[in-house]
Amino acid sequence: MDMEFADGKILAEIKDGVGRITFNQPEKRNAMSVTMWDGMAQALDVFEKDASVRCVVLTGAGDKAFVSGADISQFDKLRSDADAQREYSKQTAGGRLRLGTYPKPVIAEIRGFCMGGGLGIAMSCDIRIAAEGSQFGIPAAKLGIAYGFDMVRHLVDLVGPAHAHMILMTGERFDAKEAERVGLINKVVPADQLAAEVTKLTATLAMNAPLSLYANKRTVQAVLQDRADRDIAALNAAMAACFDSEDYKEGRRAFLAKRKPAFQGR
Ligand SMILES: C/C=C/C(=O)SCCNC(=O)CCNC(=O)[C@H](O)C(C)(C)COP(=O)(O)OP(=O)(O)OC[C@H]1O[C@@H](n2cnc3c(N)ncnc32)[C@H](O)[C@@H]1OP(=O)(O)O
Repeated sequence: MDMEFADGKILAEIKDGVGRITFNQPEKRNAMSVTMWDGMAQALDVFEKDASVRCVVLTGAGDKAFVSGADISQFDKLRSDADAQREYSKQTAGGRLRLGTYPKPVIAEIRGFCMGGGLGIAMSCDIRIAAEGSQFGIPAAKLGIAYGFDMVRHLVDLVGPAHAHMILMTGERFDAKEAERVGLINKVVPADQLAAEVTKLTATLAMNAPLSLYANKRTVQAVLQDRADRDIAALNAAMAACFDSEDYKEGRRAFLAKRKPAFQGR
């Protein structure tokens, strides 16, 4: 099933249990405009309601960029309009938070430039796989802006403060091998193997028990949260839902019968 949002700048499709969102503004290296954030949210809404979608992949159109960052051509309008600026920050932070709390795994499939707010999106995903030759960077200090708190937090969580300082202070680009070395991405693969690598990963996730994936994702997120913000009751409920599920019975039965389990997400 193919869908379009944000005047075609967000493409979405569902295939083989995977919901795929493509940032589609290649003439601007897939820079993220305000309407594209809305479009991504709409696509995520569709995928969330569809039980056939077991995981979500985010990627960029073409081979030049995942997302080159926020659409800088919209900055003047945002700067001159305080309400628009507030709304924009709320929208982008909310969009990233949604990826982190989304009830299905979210994978960033990265080709080409992944910069600024684009890297913020990738860091908000659960797993990042990149093609060799991809370029990363946070050029905020080259533009005279500050990088948002939630994105800095992701950065520090992933690479630690020493690499975070280097990345933020220099604003320089670095390649996928360096991104892998510092822990910013999970894996770098030759460009012509990226699609196959992501397909292998999504096939594995699609076979696993959805309630387990969700409970474990939530728990990882909670570990990274401030203690005061942790919703332990919700975590316990997510864990209990696993133990009470049909899928848990199926998992046990399948193990003992030496066959693959067929999970239903309930
Ligand atoms: C809180 C978060 C804030 C942010 O995210 S701020 C934005 C952070 N990102 C950046 O600063 C990156 C800006 N872009 C670049 O540095 C370069 O581009 C790239 C390295 C990504 C690609 O370079 P190359 O392949 O040589 O392409 P090209 O000729 O520079 O770009 C092609 C067209 O794309 C437009 N474009 C690229 N990135 C953005 C962007 N982020 N916002 C708006 N437009 C962008 C350009 O201007 C140009 O346009 P035309 O063809 O009309 O000259």
